Amino acid sequence: MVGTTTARARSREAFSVVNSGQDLCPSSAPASNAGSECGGMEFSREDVDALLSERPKSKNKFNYKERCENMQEYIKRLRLCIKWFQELEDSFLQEQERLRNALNYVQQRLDELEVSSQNKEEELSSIIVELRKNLASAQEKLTKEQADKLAAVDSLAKESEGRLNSERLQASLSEDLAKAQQELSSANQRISSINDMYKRLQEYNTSLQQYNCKLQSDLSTASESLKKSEKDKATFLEELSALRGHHNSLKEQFASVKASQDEAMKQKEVLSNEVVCLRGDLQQVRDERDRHRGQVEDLSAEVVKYKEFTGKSCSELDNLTLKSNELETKCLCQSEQIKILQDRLMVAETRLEASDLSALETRAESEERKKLLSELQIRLADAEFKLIEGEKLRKKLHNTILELKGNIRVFCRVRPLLPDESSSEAKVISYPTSMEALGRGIDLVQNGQKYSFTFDKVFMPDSLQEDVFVEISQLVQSALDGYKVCIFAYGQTGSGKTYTMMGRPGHVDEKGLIPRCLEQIFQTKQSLQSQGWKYELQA
Ligand SMILES: Nc1ncnc2c1ncn2[C@@H]1O[C@H](COP(=O)(O)OP(=O)(O)OP(=O)(O)O)[C@@H](O)[C@H]1O
Repeated sequence: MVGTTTARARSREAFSVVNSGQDLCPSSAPASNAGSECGGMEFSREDVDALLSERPKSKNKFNYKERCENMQEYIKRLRLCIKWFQELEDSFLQEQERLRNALNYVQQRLDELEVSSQNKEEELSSIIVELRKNLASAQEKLTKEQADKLAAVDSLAKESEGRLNSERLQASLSEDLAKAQQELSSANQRISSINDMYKRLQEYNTSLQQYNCKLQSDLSTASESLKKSEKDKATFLEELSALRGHHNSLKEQFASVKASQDEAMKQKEVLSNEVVCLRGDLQQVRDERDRHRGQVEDLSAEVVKYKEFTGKSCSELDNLTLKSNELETKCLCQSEQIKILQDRLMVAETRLEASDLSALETRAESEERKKLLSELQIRLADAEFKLIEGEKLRKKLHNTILELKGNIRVFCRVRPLLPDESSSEAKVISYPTSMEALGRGIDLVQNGQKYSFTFDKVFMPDSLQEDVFVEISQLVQSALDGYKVCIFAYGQTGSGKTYTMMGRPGHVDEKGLIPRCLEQIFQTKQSLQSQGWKYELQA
């Protein structure tokens, strides 16, 4: 067994002690051999080899006693060595056992550790994988963060700018805040006023609802007034046609007056021309008379001359006298003619004045007629305007009423029982008499179960074709006013569709809706033609 260097040094020291024949049980024995029979001594290999190769030395070869003692000493030491070795071996065995146990324990621990290390390794590898993933994600994050950082740096720069701006903004905002607070207070005031308004609106709403109820009641009165206005319209139209007739007669009168005026004017012109001619004649006669007077004067002067100068004969004088007399008679004649002409002129002038007066009168009359005509034209235009406005209002009212009644309206007509139908069938149908269903409701009974239906109007079996048409004619009027209207009949076989739409052939009183509608259309077409309306019909 080879010991450690420190053990060897110690055993050498112990052996030297043994060899030096001192105390064989040194105090410095190994702990393992403490309390052993060899007294805690330790032997190294060299010690054992030295012990084995030791040869007992005796000064006297034949001193057996000494040799025997030496041998005993030697054997003692050998025994001690052997014991030490045995103890050592035991201790080594124990140590080995202990070490083996420890080794096993360590091995176990090692296995455990290995398993745990494997587990740990697996864990670690998974952790590493995870970490790698984390690393990758972290790297990604890092790159992102770097990008973010860059962006953050940019944004920081922007932020600093923004901060400056925001500071400025804050200043303006504080101003705005003050303004907003003011506005808030004013808004609060407005809200309170709006609340007041809301209350008022609610009140208004209730009043509107009341008004709506009133309007509905008014609607019925309006429909009555509409009928009345339609009657008025008819009378108005009559009046208008009478006015038109009057207007035409006035026109004719005006034309005849104008013609007579033209004639008078022509007469006046003729008379004035005559007067001018007469005046010219008169002037001529006057000129002639003046000329003749001059001649008479000349002749009388000549007679005087002749009388004075007596150179001429009496016959010549007589001739001259005769001439003078002739001339005088001529002059007289002409003066008479002048008188006559003057009288005629006077008459013509009086006639001219009279014709002037009559012309003035006819002019004044024609002016009056013109005024009357223009007044009538204005009244006619006004009446036509009123008529158009009335027509528009009527259309509006009519169609508003129809809209209020409903754009889609369903009427139900129950025909009377036919001779071959049993009277028990009539008991199936009854008509409710409650306020809201009166004239609109119908109750049917089947297997003791009552089924109630409500329509816009229910026509009972005794209703006439005329009654149905009264409802339909409003829709025809609507179509004539330019609205699109569709009327159709729907019902089971034998329920009375053909009867309602076409009527009974050969019975004028029972003509159906289609002929009645056509009559209404053609009548309206004709009556509105005078108002300038033109209808084109296509089938
Ligand atoms: N209101 C009424 N008053 C009197 N007789 C009526 C009335 N309604 C329908 N009738 C009569 O009932 C019968 C059947 O009516 P109608 O032919 O109009 O029915 P319909 O619904 O047109 O039938 P289908 O779908 O087979 O053509 C006819 O003889 C008709 O004269």
